[in-house]
Amino acid sequence: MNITFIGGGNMASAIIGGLIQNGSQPASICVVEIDAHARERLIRQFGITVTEVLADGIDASDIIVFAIKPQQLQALAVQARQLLQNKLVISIAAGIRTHHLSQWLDNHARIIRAMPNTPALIGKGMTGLYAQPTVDNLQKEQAAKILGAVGTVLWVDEEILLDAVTAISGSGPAYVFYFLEAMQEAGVELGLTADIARQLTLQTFLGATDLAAQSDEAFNTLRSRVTSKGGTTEQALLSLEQSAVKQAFKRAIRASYDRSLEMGEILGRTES
Ligand SMILES: NC(=O)C1=CN([C@@H]2O[C@H](COP(=O)(O)OP(=O)(O)OC[C@H]3O[C@@H](n4cnc5c(N)ncnc54)[C@H](OP(=O)(O)O)[C@@H]3O)[C@@H](O)[C@H]2O)C=CC1
Ligand SMILES: O=C(O)[C@@H]1CCC=N1
Repeated sequence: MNITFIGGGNMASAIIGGLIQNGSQPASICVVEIDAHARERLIRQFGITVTEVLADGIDASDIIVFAIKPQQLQALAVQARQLLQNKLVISIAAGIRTHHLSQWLDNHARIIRAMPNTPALIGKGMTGLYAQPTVDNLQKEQAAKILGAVGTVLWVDEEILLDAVTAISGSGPAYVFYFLEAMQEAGVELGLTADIARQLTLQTFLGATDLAAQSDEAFNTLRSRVTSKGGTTEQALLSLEQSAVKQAFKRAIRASYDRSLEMGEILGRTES
């Protein structure tokens, strides 16, 4: 199964890295990339085929992954539409609806939207998938196989739910890194070295998330087991409640969701 990525930036690189780590042959992967430095990096990092010529990239595969910014998608689609024939298009662009993309591609009927995340690079990605009703089962299996090779996949049957997936797991790694940063900084402020604070922070996230993943219990039950009456955690949680951190965090996720809706509406409205 040959795959061509249009756009070889952060997310495409994470998926490509994960695919190769999972046994895909570099020769089966092609990237069309307009940026010369990015092309050099992709060749150096992965040994894959890289080109700046769209027609060559599309010719090389039956599965084409659109991995450029949502703002760049319409212009790309207009260039790609004469070249695609019946190939499967997988778009990872946040917000852009399949019916808009299909319109830009002259009513192309084989579009799957995917919302992956960057832990795909180490095979621990989480991808939400949505298929246009006109996509056949074989193509759905192909998409699930590609993204399944770099982590877990789940299908949503209403396209709007991909905006929620984007806000939770698509953007989610950035929230986790933000908390990691905050914990490390707090450790340093309390006198630990940056290295030790990093190790304590990371192992705490790894341990706590593994524990939660292996447990059937609700997250707040697990939290209550850490919280001794009259102890230290209780004070930390009280402080978080007083600062309304949970509400602030939920508002942040809502802001990501709203932006995904907004990009879909604004960018979809333009004429092709
Ligand atoms: N980063 C993430 O965690 C996630 C991103 N996504 C989605 O993935 C898509 C890509 O995001 P990301 O990887 O972060 O973006 P990047 O900007 O890192 O990568 C996009 C790359 O495509 C290049 N490019 C632009 N236009 C073309 C073109 N016509 N042909 C070939 N290459 C082109 C860009 O060059 P230049 O910079 O010169 O424009 C850039 O190198 C977005 O739509 C985003 O919504 C989805 C899930 C998670
Ligand atoms: O920030 C973004 O728009 C993309 C989509 C999800 C993660 N990165």
